[in-house]
Amino acid sequence: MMTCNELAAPVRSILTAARDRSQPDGTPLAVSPRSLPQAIRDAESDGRVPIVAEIKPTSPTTDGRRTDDPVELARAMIAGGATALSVLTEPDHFGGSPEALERVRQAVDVPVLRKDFILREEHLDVVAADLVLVIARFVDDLPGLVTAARDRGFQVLVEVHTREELRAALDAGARFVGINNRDLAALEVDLSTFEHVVGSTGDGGTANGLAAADNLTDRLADVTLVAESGVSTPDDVRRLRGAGADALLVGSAIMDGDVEANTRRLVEAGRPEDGRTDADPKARSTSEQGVDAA
Ligand SMILES: O=P(O)(O)OC[C@@H](O)[C@@H](O)c1c[nH]c2ccccc12
Repeated sequence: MMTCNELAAPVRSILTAARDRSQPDGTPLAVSPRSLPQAIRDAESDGRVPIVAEIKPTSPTTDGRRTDDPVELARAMIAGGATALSVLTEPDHFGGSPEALERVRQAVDVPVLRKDFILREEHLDVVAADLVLVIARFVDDLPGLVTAARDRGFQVLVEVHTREELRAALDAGARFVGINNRDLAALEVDLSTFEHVVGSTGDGGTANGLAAADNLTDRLADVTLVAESGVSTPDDVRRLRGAGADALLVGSAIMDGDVEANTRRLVEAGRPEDGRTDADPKARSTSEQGVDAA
């Protein structure tokens, strides 16, 4: 885990607030999750790039705040072809709420990710969701928290930013890994983070020397990989799909302007009408589909 003074000031403030937020002292939740891998396969089978669209009213790196009803935003994202949704539940820095997630999850039938700063087991019991985010860098006992979340029925998306954190996530048994292109120390985005962390050169998923040496890339074979942050154009989508992303999590570029049109533009980035197709429709997803069909 990083020490606090290596983090950007807003992130330190978010973590302090998360530690102090009052938690329910009721019984652990039991959730029946909607499957993200199934939703991804459904999207791919009808030619949609799997996009996880994020309802993020504001953030430390965003100007202004969107005050629309989250359910209206969710419906627009679904109309634009989103495969799954992510809903911020952090109130103080992102304008989110557990109630917003609850209402959105009732209104749609795709998987919904709870985006928050979950540090301890009791933080899991605030609201039911299909997936829950756990940020490797902030958690002391990652295997313990991943197990606690999975025991409640959640699919657990473990967020990482480095290969070291990726190793910790895999060692903790993560089946869903989010690679955050945003550095929480500087709050800067660099899309090559994804390529570096998964050991892809970005030209079709070739393992580099480092990856071959530590065997990490092989361990990703049955992990669902989500590229997070900084995706704004169809070219970004194609680049990250080519590097092996099963899905892309997009917030700002969808929330800024016409949500439905913004979503559709990214969802359709793999279409031949664009004059191109995905650089590498992953060997892995093809074989997964083959297994499922068999
Ligand atoms: O708005 P962007 O750049 O598309 O990023 C979305 C998402 O990845 C980002 O909101 C995020 C990634 N990890 C987080 C952890 C907590 C809160 C928010 C986040």
